[in-house]
Amino acid sequence: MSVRVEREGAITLVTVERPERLNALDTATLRALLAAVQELATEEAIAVVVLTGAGDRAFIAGADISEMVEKSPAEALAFAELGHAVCRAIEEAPQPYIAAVNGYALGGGCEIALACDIRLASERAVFAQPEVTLGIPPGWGGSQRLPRVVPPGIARELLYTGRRVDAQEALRIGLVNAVYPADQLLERARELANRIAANGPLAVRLTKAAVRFGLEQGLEAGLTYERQVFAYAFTTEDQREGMRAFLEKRRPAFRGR
Ligand SMILES: C/C=C/C(=O)SCCNC(=O)CCNC(=O)[C@H](O)C(C)(C)COP(=O)(O)OP(=O)(O)OC[C@H]1O[C@@H](n2cnc3c(N)ncnc32)[C@H](O)[C@@H]1OP(=O)(O)O
Repeated sequence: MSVRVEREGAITLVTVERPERLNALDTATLRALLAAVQELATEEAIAVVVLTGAGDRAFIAGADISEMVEKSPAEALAFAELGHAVCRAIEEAPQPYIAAVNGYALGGGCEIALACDIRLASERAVFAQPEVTLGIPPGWGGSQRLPRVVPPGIARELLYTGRRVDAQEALRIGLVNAVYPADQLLERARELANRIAANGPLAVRLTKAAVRFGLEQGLEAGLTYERQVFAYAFTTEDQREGMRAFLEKRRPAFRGR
């Protein structure tokens, strides 16, 4: 099995599992990852997804170079489309995704992490977009998402040089939210996931959708969207429960409706 899905109550751990190739993504693994993300998107009980790589060396060491080397342009296009579909499915998933980056996140691995809502790194994490060193530009969204996550000048430097960034530099440039010792990474990712999952699940989903909508469509459209989801929330039981719980000085019992 190249992608493992473990449901842990309201959070789910998805592990890319191809350790003999440092979790590099071939077509079969990409398809398995896409299927997992699409399946989880239909599950209302899942509030947050944590995505990581098997073993202690890599998150995902990129697309599988041994598969790519002999591709025709048409096959390369199909491979880029598949990678884009995975990243878009993560980005458009109703639940927030937390990337727990436990080693190499190179090329396509960095691009998958960039599609996640939040990135946490172990002290061993290494990020890069080394495509240009292989004679290709990024193909799974790195040229678009990296400059939207880190300052554009930094993104350009990293994209044009393929230079590696260690965990501390990743933290400094805003590529990751936090850095933890490797043996604490998953525990910390679960803590963050549980903290998100304790909130109104519909409210978190609406917030994710609003953030993405505004970042993609611009401020005015984003504000319009925000007004609509804000008003929509007042049709839900969670809104009444959250506010009554505050007024009654108790913890809310959200039901996701
Ligand atoms: C659209 C998307 C495009 C892309 O993603 S382009 C690809 C971007 N990624 C890369 O360029 C990274 C390629 N890998 C490396 O540079 C190195 O690996 C590492 C720095 C990550 C680790 O180096 P070390 O510690 O010396 O390990 P090792 O012996 O190179 O790797 C263990 C096994 O894993 C295979 N492997 C690693 N990354 C990939 C990959 N991206 N595609 C295919 N295989 C990969 C190796 O070949 C090897 O296998 P074996 O033991 O049979 O020689």
